[in-house]
Amino acid sequence: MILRNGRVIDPSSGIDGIGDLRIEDGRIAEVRLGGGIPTDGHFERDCTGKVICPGLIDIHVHLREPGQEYKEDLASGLGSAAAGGFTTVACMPNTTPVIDSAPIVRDLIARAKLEKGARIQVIGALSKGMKNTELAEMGDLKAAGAIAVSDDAYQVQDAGFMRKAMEYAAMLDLPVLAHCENTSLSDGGVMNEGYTASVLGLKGLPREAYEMDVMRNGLLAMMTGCHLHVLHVSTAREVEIIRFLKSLGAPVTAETGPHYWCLTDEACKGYNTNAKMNPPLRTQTDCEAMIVGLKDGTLDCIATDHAPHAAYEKAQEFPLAPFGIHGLETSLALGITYLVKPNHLSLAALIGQMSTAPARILGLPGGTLEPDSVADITVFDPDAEWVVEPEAFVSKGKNTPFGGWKLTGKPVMTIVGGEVVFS
Ligand SMILES: NC(=O)N[C@@H](CC(=O)O)C(=O)O
Repeated sequence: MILRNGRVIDPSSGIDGIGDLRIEDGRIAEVRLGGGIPTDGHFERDCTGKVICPGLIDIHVHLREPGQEYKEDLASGLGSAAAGGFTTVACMPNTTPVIDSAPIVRDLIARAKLEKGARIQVIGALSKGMKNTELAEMGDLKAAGAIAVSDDAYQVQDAGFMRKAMEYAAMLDLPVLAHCENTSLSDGGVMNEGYTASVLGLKGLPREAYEMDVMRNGLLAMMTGCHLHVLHVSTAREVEIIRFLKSLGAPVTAETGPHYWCLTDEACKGYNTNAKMNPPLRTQTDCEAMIVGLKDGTLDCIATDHAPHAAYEKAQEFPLAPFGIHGLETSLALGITYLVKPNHLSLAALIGQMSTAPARILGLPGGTLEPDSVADITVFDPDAEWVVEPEAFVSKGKNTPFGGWKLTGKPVMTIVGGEVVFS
């Protein structure tokens, strides 16, 4: 297939220009700026006015299989990813049962191949049952295809246990994706601790509970040599701490998600449970710090923490509703609308943090248009204006705070291994 006359942007090689891209046998055969690749009987797709870039990669999603299929399943989750322009997503292990053994990893990988959508990468659990008392068999998990391990949602509280887990993961060259939260301090809060929480009469989640564990886990990463990836950074001081840890040479990478630069805790007013997630929305100062962190590279990539929940679960009163929001089908547009259009990031930088960087962080294929690379490609319209309609999401998870928002930027075609999985 030939993608014709699009704006080819490849952060891995610095390419940014109008041209053609030819796909052969599932791989990228040629990129020719200025165009002119002969048709030679290929299928052609006119990409005039569109951007052609390496397939987007989201290294932090919850696909809810096994055991929580009422929230999302492989078909809806991988389809949602493709509709959002993603060609690979890495799924978290906080499922039922937890993804803590090789058979579950193998089953997910095998069944994902049967779905028309993004590729799956599986993140295993740090501990059996995510109970943080007994290490999971990380060697088996890796042999079965797991590409990292995580404590997301059941964060490790004991520094000694986290040290052991990191030593073991480091031995196996598995990154540890950590949800940094000291729960003795966050202590069952339901939104950011601050003025709005007081007005709403809701128990707060103090920022310090997260910041102290970023520091703890960063020090453990230096101690053990384990690659620590800090999940869902939400506060300005977390960015400062990560900047400090990096200055000490700590093997640390970090991500933030669109809600942390687009929304503050005021979105919780009216007890809006679609604005409830963990870590919680913070303040305008924190939003600005996320943008600075992305601009200067302290924050290495963008990840959505796509956390679908059933409507009836979110219909409960605020303290009882589960944490988490939909992320996959709004992420690219929220980046274009609130990072690129206001000139915080170039389009190439945004694509870098949504594709090239995530691939690099977890050592995944993709994130590049270099010839002979896998033909995982996203084509999007950078100027398309649309209104977010949650009911139109491919995902089962309609739990978004962005319903009704007018955004710019929309995926038009997602290609995985040379096959069009969304158009
Ligand atoms: N991030 C979220 O707000 N929710 C996540 C996991 C979690 O609760 O940390 C989920 O799995 O729903």
